[in-house]
Amino acid sequence: MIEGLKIAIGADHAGFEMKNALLTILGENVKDFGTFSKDSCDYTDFAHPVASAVESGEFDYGILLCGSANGVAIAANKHQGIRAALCYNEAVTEPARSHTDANVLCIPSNFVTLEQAKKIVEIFFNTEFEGGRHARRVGKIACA
Ligand SMILES: O=C(CO)[C@H](O)[C@H](O)[C@H](O)COP(=O)(O)O
Repeated sequence: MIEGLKIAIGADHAGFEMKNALLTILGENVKDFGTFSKDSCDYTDFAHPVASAVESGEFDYGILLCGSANGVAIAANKHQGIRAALCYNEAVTEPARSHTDANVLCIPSNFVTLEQAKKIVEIFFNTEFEGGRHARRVGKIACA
């Protein structure tokens, strides 16, 4: 399912190692927006470029990581057309895609294992948006 998709990924220092580990399973059409070291940094500096890359249509989906994933999700959701979902287990990830058509996956690196994160990524990219009543609701998300 990931094949053929253009994915933008980014993380702060808390998500740096998990981001790098996930890159190994994401294939070739992934652009790493950083961070590129474990040095302390600001999640906004990675969340906004990744969200912009999806917002512009240059990339199909984004993946963002920080310690809790709250910061990256809040920042990404400031962008028009971005539906960033905080996914902390497999059960909550499926409806993030099937019900809310999330286009940015936010993973809390301090609260999930790498194995859980890999499963979350797998579910996110293998779940289709169901449309129907969910499309009506997604259509009502934008407030401007
Ligand atoms: O979770 C985060 C923001 O939602 C960040 O990744 C940081 O982990 C968190 O803000 C703590 O920052 P610190 O500088 O690592 O103490």
